[in-house]
Amino acid sequence: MAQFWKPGTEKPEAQVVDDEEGGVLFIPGASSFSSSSSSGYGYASIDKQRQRLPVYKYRNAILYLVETHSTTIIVGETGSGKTTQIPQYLIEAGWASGGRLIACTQPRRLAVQAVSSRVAQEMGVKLGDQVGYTIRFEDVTNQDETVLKFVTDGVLLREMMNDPLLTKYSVVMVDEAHERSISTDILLGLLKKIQKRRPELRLIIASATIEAKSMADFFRPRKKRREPENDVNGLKVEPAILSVEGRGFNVQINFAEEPVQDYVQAAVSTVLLIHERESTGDVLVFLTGQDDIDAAVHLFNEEIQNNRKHSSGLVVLPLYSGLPRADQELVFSPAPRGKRKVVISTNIAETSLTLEGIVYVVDSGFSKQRFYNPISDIENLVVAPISRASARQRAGRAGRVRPGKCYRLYTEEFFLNHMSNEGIPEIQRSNLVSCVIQLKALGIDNILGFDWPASPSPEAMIRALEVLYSLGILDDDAKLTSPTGFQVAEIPLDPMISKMIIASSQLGCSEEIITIAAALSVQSIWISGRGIQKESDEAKLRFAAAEGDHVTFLNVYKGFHQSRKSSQWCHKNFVNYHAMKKVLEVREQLRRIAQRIGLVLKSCESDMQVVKKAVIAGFFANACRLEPYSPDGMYKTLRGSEEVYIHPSSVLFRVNPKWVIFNSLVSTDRKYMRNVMTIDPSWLLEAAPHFYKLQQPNLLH
Ligand SMILES: Nc1ncnc2c1ncn2[C@@H]1O[C@H](COP(=O)(O)OP(=O)(O)OP(=O)(O)O)[C@@H](O)[C@H]1O
Repeated sequence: MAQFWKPGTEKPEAQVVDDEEGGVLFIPGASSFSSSSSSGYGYASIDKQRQRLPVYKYRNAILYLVETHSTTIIVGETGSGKTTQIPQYLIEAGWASGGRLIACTQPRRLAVQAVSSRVAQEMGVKLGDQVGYTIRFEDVTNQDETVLKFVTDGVLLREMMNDPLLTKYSVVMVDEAHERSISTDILLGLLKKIQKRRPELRLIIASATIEAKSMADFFRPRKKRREPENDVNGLKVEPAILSVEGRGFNVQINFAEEPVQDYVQAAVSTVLLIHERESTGDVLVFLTGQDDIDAAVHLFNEEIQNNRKHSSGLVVLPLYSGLPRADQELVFSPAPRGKRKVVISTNIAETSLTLEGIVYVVDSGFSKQRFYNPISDIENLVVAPISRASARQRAGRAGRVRPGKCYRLYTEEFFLNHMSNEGIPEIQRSNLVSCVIQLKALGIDNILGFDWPASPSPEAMIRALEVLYSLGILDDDAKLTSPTGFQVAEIPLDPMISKMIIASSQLGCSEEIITIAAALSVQSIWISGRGIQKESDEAKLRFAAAEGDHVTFLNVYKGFHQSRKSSQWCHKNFVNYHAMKKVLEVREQLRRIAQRIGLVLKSCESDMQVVKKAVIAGFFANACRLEPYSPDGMYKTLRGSEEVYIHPSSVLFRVNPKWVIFNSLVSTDRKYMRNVMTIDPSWLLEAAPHFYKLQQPNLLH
């Protein structure tokens, strides 16, 4: 590997920010990214393992700060023990006594499940009793017993709909705050609001890489004139910052010597080299999405078939959010004896996860990120370089239970000069319809005046208000409509999908639309990849519907059911079995929610007109028209006149009907529409008269 890899030269980075204004406890300590702890590794009792973690030395300091400050910001290297230890210290110090609860939020569902089960194990309790978790569609807590709850940020926001001041909680720890997901930012803004009414609520903001000073600025109350001091009942409202020095084990960083042309191929080759030359230990590979991961799995399978010498002993497992639970959990089980596990993941495994056997990390340096343009009202999913903060999180998945190595498929020069320090907060690069509806449901009417950690653009806000108004979710006073607006807020999905489901109840096709909504929740139901494109395209034709991808999903779902959910059937038809199992899971959950909010569950049998009308009821804003005489099938969006093309994965690729709507766009060399359906343009006026008539009166002619 020496000819390809160059060890990193990254210098120690100072982590802690002093505060000139005073009032902030500053515990010095800078640590190099690859600094190693002196602790050895091997099997130790859980108590010993806990005491070896860097955060243990700070136990008393943390408890003192939480006792005396409303908000404590804790910065500590990956693996230092923030997530698993701090909540336990809080319980030990009595923060969960007297019927009070502690919440710890995570941006990702998988992390919530994994860390809660680790903490339950460390505490020697059953998951779901004293320690539990809640994620969308799943609650593993016990009303009488649970004192520590791990939740996604989104779930805590939903809890606020019923308990706006979070009165049950004594402490809320917002973990991995550096990720700055939309939900984290909304949560931070709301927690700051709650603290004004409930100063006794303690907040802990934790991360490995957070800009502690700017976070402290956000939580620092603005001083009023003639107010001698900000403290409330002896509690300091000035945020405290604490830096936890040290990390678990050494992670040696290696950079590519030359830029790589094809990161999927390079990732596979690197894993094979690790397998050939490095000692035992599992490998975690970071790619961008299901398509890349499928392609890498395919390359590994080819390798295993053609070149057994290099690949024998490898067990390759994909990991992405569209996988069913049981398949995701496989990555936590140890590799069979004598085998090396290779987990190929999206950034779902980037933060908070400890996969015990992982010794090597291979980082492509890219992830799929949303970018929204409020002028054209287009949100693209773009493969873009990750930030340095993300790169460190990825490397931090090694070195958790023993020393590790990280292979970055990019040069050190690229890391230092072309990657941003932190990513742009999601709120500043996303379509805000979901965010607006969440705030409205929480009774925040003045959204433009909301105190954000990073303000979204006013244009994006206005666009979101416009779309929600045209969907009939907001009324003339920008309040949620009844019942539609309130029902949409109850469904934890993109409001356009939720609106489609509500419309289907009125149109008598909710069974079909719920299947479509579930299929849209996975990245792709098809198996694709290098070398199998022709076969997979031919297989798709067996199900292809003239109406487009949505009705095609229904055909596949029917076939899958008739096959009695057979994996062989999926294999034969190039349908992704994991994705279909996930569709079944989500479908059941959506049916339950639909029933709870009073929707009628009904099938329209073979009447696809109503199915199309329901889809349009949600997605009318994404309508496009084929450009006359366009040789390469260029469409223009009705709003914004953006140039877009049908994605090659669509059954309408090369069919190019005159009028279509789509669910999402992805950008590569061009902007491609994914999940495309033919429409009759007059239905647009029917579904959203004010939206189209007022904006472009001659549009449909
Ligand atoms: N499931 C597990 N199995 C074995 N060890 C674990 C497990 N979970 C955590 N640990 C140990 O506890 C350490 C601390 O994990 P924790 O998640 O609390 O760290 P952290 O500071 O929150 O890091 P990060 O920000 O990367 O999530 C890990 O490095 C590992 O040594």
